[in-house]
Amino acid sequence: MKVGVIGVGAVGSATLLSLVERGGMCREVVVIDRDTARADGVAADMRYATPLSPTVDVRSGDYADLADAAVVVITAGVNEKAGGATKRSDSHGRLNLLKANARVYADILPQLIEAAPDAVLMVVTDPPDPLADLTRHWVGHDRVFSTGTLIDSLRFRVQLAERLRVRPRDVQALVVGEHGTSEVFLWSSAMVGGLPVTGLLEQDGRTIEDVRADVENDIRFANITIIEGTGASQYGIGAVSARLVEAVLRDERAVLPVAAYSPPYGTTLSLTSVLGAGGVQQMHRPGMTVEEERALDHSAAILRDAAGQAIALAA
Ligand SMILES: NC(=O)c1ccc[n+]([C@@H]2O[C@H](COP(=O)([O-])OP(=O)(O)OC[C@H]3O[C@@H](n4cnc5c(N)ncnc54)[C@H](O)[C@@H]3O)[C@@H](O)[C@H]2O)c1
Repeated sequence: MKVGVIGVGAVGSATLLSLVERGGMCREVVVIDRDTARADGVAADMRYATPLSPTVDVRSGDYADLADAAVVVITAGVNEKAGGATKRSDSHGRLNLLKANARVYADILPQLIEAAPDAVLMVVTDPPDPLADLTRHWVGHDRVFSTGTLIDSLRFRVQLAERLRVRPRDVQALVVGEHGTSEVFLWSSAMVGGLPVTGLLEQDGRTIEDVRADVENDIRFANITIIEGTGASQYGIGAVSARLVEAVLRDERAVLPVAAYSPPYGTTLSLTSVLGAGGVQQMHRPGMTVEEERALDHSAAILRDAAGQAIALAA
């Protein structure tokens, strides 16, 4: 199985490292970057680590080398730091990168669809949900999804686990909607070992309202906190991207909050999605309170508008 990674800056390199380290899921990885010297350098660096992993060939290439790729991961584009999207007070957040990155996608997509018409396409570039909508519009098929709110849901689990003094793996909690400032935290269905988080907090003499603002703020702006330290958020999303490639290649039917086009919402957003061969196979609305449903409708409206803009910008 062949996997392509387009864009090997901070996120693409971390994705490549996780793909190789996770091991065994693909036989070949081709990396492409507008900066061909960078693609050559990253591929060479990783190639020398492959004897430590299950057999995988890593090489740089051009679009023609994506022929027969099963999955192509797109991380190319401007990041939050370079694109001036690092102000916590700016409610547009990652949507500020839409204009620049819709243009990057207008460059990439015609070449990609010609080279790999049958591949599943995974969008990582920010803002991922409207760019996935743009990609779906451009390539004319539904094998397109974005990493969506899986990274935010993992962050939610880590934050809850810390406050409840349990391991994050045992927390079930979802963030849905936009991977961005309008994302919706589903506190009502957050559970630990079958027990609602609300009840566990109450046993500690706390309510959700005591922790909600801190938890949501930490997660909504986790990218900015990371960027303030390192310049780019990369390792978490690299691990997420490799895990999602694995779920597709193995037709796992894994239930994960990733984003695909939802006809009822008329846009690409994260719900409870089933990921396997061909990309997202099913999407379900998780159980929500009336307030959570309203917040999700609001997030969907923002994404519909952004997707329309992305399609117009890339035309
Ligand atoms: N979905 C998520 O959760 C998530 C998380 C972190 C970062 N991101 C986003 O991922 C993207 C990449 O971030 P980064 O930190 O790796 O940026 P980066 O600047 O380190 O790397 C971007 C790479 O894209 C390449 N590139 C740009 N235009 C190209 C084109 N037309 N064709 C081929 N390659 C091209 C550049 O040469 C560069 O190597 C950004 O949009 C960032 O905001 C998304």
